[in-house]
Amino acid sequence: MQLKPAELIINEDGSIYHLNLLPEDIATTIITVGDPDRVHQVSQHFDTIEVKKGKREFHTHTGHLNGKRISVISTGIGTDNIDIVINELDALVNIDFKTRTLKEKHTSLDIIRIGTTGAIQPDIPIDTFLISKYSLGFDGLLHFYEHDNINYPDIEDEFIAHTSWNPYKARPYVLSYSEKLGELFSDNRIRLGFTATNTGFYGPQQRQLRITPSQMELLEKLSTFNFKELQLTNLEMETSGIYALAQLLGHEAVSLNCILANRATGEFSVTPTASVDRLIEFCLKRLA
Ligand SMILES: O=P(O)(O)O[C@H]1O[C@H](CO)[C@@H](O)[C@H]1O
Ligand SMILES: O=c1cc[nH]c(=O)[nH]1
Repeated sequence: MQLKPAELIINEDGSIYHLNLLPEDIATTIITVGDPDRVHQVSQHFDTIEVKKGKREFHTHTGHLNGKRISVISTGIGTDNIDIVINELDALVNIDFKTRTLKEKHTSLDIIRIGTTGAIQPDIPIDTFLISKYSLGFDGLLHFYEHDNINYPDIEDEFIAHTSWNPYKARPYVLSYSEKLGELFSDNRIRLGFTATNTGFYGPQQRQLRITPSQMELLEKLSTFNFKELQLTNLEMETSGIYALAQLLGHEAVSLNCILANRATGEFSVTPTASVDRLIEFCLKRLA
């Protein structure tokens, strides 16, 4: 079946609509970062850079490090952007742009998020790293796709009861990381966590500047949730969407987080750039 021009949108130069990339522009190992400035922060470690392209908040550098081809791409903030980025990356490897048909041979990508986060447990130190073994999505993105049994309804049900979850919000969904990538980055200095992915930075993460979030006690409910010893550890804004689309499309994904804030103690890192740098270096050492 041929994909219609309004379904698979290809720019005049043959690149995919938002990412502005050609199929040959990306590696099968992809690092995603939220901040477009972090793309250079990663690629400055590469030995060579062959592709530098961008459009909107989506900037990509592809290059080689110790013989391994790696792409780093900025997603901007939020799971709505993740829907675009992961679908378009998948299209670049699994759809034939000339015939507009799905390729018979599936290519699986390794997708690694290097992001920042706020811890919600007081014992998680600022400037340390955390790997999201599980994610809890408040964004609802998974519900827009057909899927069977990739999530954990028992954890979701207990979370909904524990927090008296407002039924006007999307049903939270729980997913897990790729075991393969989890093992690659496993390190006894890095905590494995259960990451909540939020639909905003202020009200959705119970931050009050001038307007009051509707359920201020939610932060405390999140930190006291406990499912068979599984506790929520941190808040950010992309991981559940990445895990959802990666699993639906047959890719491997893991989210690496640098703890910049601790919401329980009220602290924020005084060396955020250096701490993210250390996470980038750790990630690249394991990859290449
Ligand atoms: O530092 P990044 O990767 O953008 O990640 C975190 O920081 C942003 C909010 O400041 C959100 O995107 C959140 O997920
Ligand atoms: O508290 C934080 C810090 C980084 N990113 C978030 O989404 N929340």
